[in-house]
Amino acid sequence: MIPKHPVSSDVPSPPSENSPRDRIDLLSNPSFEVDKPEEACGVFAVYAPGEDVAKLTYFGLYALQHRGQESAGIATFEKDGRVHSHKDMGLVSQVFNESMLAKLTGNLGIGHTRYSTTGSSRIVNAQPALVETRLGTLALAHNGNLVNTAELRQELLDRNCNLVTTTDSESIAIAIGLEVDNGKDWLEAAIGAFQKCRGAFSLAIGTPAGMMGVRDPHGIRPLVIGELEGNPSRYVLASETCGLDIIGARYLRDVQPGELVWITDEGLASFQWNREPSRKLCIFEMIYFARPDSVMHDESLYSYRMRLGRQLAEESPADVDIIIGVPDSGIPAAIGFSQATGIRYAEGLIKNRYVGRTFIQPTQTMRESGIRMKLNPLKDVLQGQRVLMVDDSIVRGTTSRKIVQALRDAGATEVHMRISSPPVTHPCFYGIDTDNQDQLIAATQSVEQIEAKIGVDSLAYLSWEGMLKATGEDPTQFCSACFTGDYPIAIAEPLKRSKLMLEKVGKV
Ligand SMILES: O=P(O)(O)OC[C@H]1O[C@H](OP(=O)(O)OP(=O)(O)O)[C@H](O)[C@@H]1O
Ligand SMILES: NC(=O)CC[C@H](N)C(=O)O
Repeated sequence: MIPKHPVSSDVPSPPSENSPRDRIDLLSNPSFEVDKPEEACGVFAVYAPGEDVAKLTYFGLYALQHRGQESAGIATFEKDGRVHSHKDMGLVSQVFNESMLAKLTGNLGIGHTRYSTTGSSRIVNAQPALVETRLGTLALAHNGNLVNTAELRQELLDRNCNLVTTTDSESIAIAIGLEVDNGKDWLEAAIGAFQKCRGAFSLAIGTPAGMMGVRDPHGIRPLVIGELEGNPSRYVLASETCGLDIIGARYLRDVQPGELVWITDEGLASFQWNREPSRKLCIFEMIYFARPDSVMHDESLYSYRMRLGRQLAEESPADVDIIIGVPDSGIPAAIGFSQATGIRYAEGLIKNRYVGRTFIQPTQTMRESGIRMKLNPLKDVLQGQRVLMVDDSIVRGTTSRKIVQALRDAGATEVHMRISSPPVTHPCFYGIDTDNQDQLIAATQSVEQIEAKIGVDSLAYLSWEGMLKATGEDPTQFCSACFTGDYPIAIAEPLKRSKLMLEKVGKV
């Protein structure tokens, strides 16, 4: 067996000292002074001989920036199998520039924006993960999270594989490489490796022979296929359709749960690598993570979120003067609420577009008043008004508490809050690094207690039934573990213990 080493990139990246956070690895229980909202990684890939694949990948990642802001990377493949790659800590626009992109030549590009879930936020863990095999280099970009990383890593270590990162994603790449080195071709090797992976994985994989798009049997994280406009058989893979729009690619379809698509010069071939798929798309993708201009189930998430707001208004109206949304993701639901009630929608909070989602607040005072760096209330809109504020979710409750105080300081006479999803009571293990359960305010507090804690005159969440009605899809088609604790993929004991209050909750 050939020992696995990461490919040395021919566009060298110096180690970065300013990682957004220094997270302790796997199964640890760290506490950060970082405002780190929930995100999920972004993957993008393009197979387009004759096109500038690095630029296309760059723009695709640009559209997927909201999914991960810790590091970014691109690997490109030449026809002869040579690979160029560059990855670093930071936003896509910080990691790449024109001259850097010009060096990333080839027919095929694989890109990633990272929000770490397994493995700390350090450059060594940035993706795509690169592995050398008997058949050449493999580049893998992963959105999701394995729940059997510890076992998989141990198995690979027992087989003398050289693990150089602490991510679950590298283990998938190395497991494929191991199968290749044992004599299999790319497809057999990948399918063999996926049998060993449990958890969420939407993958874009580059090889010298072609490109793969893959989803786990539950399809927990999204992955779509597009075609370059006017250039059929030039295929694109992206976490969301907004990644296709930005480069003028046409949406073809989703990669299905348990499916592998293999894209080569011959076109696109589909393989159902798992025979018992059971669709469980993360419902929080639709409620919050994905961009509102992305399309899922044939409509924009903007329209879907407005419908959540209308349903919320039906369930929990309030006697107020104006309705405001918490930028950005609370706004469509606030507009829906306003449409359903006829109460005027107004912009009461202005967001500083240049403050990223992942944001280290440098001093205690700034942390305390941190919300002002991101959201500033409009005094003349709020003064003397009874305000109803709509947001998509409350996770820890810190954002809401600070915003409510800011609205009162700006002259609001009453502040009511409505949330366009049910209470988040359980952490995610499938690609969103939600806090431990005891940090989730709704896991330990009643609605009345939360109301008092965040200081609103009234608080109501969208009911579970209301969410399903607005979603209009079979509830069994979604993973909604963050609301119910019903995890569709069993979680290993140590992982459970790391995040769940098992004794108190007893649901899993
Ligand atoms: O209860 P908390 O733990 O404070 O977090 C919840 C807040 O975080 C998210 O917004 P985010 O800051 O990601 O902004 P966005 O809507 O622009 O994505 C979400 O929309 C809530 O406003
Ligand atoms: N948020 C994600 O999808 C993360 C992918 C992978 N588990 C990592 O930590 O790099």
